[in-house]
Amino acid sequence: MAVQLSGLWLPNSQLLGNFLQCPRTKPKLSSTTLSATASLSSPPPTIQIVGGKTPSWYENGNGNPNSTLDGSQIESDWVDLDADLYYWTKALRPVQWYPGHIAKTEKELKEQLKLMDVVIEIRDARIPMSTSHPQMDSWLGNKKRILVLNREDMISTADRNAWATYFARQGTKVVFSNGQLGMGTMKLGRLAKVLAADVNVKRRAKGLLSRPVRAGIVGYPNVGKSSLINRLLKRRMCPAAPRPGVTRVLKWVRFGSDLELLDSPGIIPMRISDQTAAIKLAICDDIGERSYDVADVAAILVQILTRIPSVGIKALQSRYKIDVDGQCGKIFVQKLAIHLFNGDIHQAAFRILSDFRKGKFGWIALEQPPI
Ligand SMILES: Nc1nc2c(ncn2[C@@H]2O[C@H](COP(=O)(O)OP(=O)(O)OP(=O)(O)O)[C@@H](O)[C@H]2O)c(=O)[nH]1
Repeated sequence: MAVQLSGLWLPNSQLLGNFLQCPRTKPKLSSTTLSATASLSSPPPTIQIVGGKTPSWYENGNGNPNSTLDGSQIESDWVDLDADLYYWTKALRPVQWYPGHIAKTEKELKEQLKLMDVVIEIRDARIPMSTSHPQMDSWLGNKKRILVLNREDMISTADRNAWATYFARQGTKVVFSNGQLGMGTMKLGRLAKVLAADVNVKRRAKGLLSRPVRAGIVGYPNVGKSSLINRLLKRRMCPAAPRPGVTRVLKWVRFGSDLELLDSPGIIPMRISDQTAAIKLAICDDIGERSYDVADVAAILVQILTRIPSVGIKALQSRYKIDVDGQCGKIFVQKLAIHLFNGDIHQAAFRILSDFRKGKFGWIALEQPPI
């Protein structure tokens, strides 16, 4: 099956809506429009994309990564993908999730902030931007802060290096960690104590006794906050499970004689204005499942994966033994449903999401540092 890919800008939301719905008939293509034509009943169609820029990783024509890509080209391909993602998500029902316990947490966290000597903000290393709370800066003000990119095992070394360089350039302290195995936790504990050391210097100068340094652990749901604390403590002190919204109450726990950690429920904005971020949260399981349509999210994930150099169309085809007819994620999910799940689209969609989350397509970040 021939797949021809080129310019990836989708300037018209109407056409983009059609793109997600995978029209049976081929819409007219303008010089800057991408469209997919595919149907379950008709022979495998060929995507015709006219004009625009060919993503560099498709330049060898078969969807395989091109090992000689230069950095700036990859960066600009990511920009194109982000732009497409913006239009794909525009066609969908907005994803919003703000259960009662998050509203309560937000209020309590603001009160507890006064007690914190240092704040440890945990983000998901696969989506460091989308797991950055838009109000965090204003809440924290000048408070000492450590940024942690957890789930470091779920991204490639190249992704890790790219983010490390990006944050280093910004002068932001960043620790990479693995909440499942404990990598990075000791460093985190040490860093928190060093950063907040002046607290006890000041206390002693006033004739007061030293006290444990207090570090508040904050971040989006399911990014690994409780797991990191449990790993540091080497005990299961905080509830941790593979779904968002497990921690429901704020809880201070003691680590040795000189550090106290606050585990907190995941927080997320009341209104997620950036819907591309919301879809990435859904893909990475960092937002409640009831807030999104699993089939829509899986369809978008397929479209993303076909565009990621280390995955591409071939990886999807060989994993599920079905053809990727162009880039239409929705049709792919439908085909998988027929092929493996008796037509059950929800199960098929869930399988794709779950395979991604388990690293079956390799460990890949869904975000690259801004240029
Ligand atoms: N692969 C991998 N999994 C991790 C890592 N850290 C945590 N997990 C897993 O992610 C899931 C969620 O971890 P939690 O510690 O419950 O996340 P949380 O941020 O406390 O979640 P909330 O309760 O929603 O706030 C668990 O199944 C962990 O085992 C990591 O670094 N790598």
